[in-house]
Amino acid sequence: MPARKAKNRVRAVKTPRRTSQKKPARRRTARQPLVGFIGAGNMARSLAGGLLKNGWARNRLILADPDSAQRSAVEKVLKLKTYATNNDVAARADILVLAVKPQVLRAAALELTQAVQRRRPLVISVAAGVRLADLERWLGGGLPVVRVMPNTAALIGSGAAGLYANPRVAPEQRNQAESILRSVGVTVWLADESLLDVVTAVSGSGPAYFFRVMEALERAAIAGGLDAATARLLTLETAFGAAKMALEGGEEPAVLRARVTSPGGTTEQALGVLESGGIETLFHQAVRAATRRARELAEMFGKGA
Ligand SMILES: NC(=O)C1=CN([C@@H]2O[C@H](COP(=O)(O)OP(=O)(O)OC[C@H]3O[C@@H](n4cnc5c(N)ncnc54)[C@H](OP(=O)(O)O)[C@@H]3O)[C@@H](O)[C@H]2O)C=CC1
Ligand SMILES: O=C(O)[C@@H]1CCC=N1
Repeated sequence: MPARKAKNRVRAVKTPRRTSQKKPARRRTARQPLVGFIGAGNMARSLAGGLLKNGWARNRLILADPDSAQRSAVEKVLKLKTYATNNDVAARADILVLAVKPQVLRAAALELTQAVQRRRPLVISVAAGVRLADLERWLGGGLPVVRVMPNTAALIGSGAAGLYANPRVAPEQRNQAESILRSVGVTVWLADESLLDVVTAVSGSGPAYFFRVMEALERAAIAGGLDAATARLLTLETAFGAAKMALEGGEEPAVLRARVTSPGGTTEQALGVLESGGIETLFHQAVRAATRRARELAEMFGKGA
């Protein structure tokens, strides 16, 4: 298994070093770029919350959302500054994260065109499906844009994100985008933009698949006679233990599975049921369906000048 990328502390924008003959050169902490989120929903909150937990300065994160309930939740829970107007964030942000649903991305981007053409931030879109070419066009062209597919586990620093940049993204900006995402989980740069749709289907939506398995196992445990609290504890700790073993032990999941499966034992019976229920085919179909949906979203919401 490839080694996990070591987590980096967030890298701030480098400021030019000044020297003075009178004063000895003092080490300065470079100011973190101001990261502004357009949309303050699930994904923006997971990323902003994860960044905060990883040492990002509270005054270097701002969010915009027209929904006052979302803004209040962010202000109350994360204690971050929010704005009702997207342009108030776009006028200030060094890095602008577009975290609205694909359905509203075009309208939101068109509204930001003047502000981003004036300020020229690094733009990061986390929207499923919507292509770089469409986004660039809506924003007025010529901007550095990175498409990222993160997941909500960013909130606890265990996210997994795929990234793809347009050619206008300078190496330093690539590092900035990667540093932000890496401070809340692992990152993978993709060779082809279309692979982001597969990443969306695997790790973007993926937490939901594992939660669904947990729900099913927990209910089966209760049906078998365990009380709800015990069923939950055993289910969650088992999921956690299995993921930790697979990540840290350096052995293939199939090898780890074989070690649990005593010949003629209990696991063999359970796995037999899952196999005859078509677990492998089901996951292939699920990932294909989600990938297809990402492509449909691009078709449906990526059109228009
Ligand atoms: N949730 C996830 O696990 C992941 C989501 N993503 C992507 O992240 C993006 C956001 O998803 P998610 O956070 O789940 O969605 P949410 O609906 O939770 O958040 C989107 C937020 O944007 C607000 N909003 C709507 N219109 C605008 C606008 N014009 N300007 C600013 N804000 C607006 C919404 O308000 P209101 O509720 O009033 O509409 C809502 O608060 C999507 O594109 C999705 O594909 C990517 C990876 C994982
Ligand atoms: O379900 C969705 O469309 C978004 C993208 C990946 C996870 N949530």
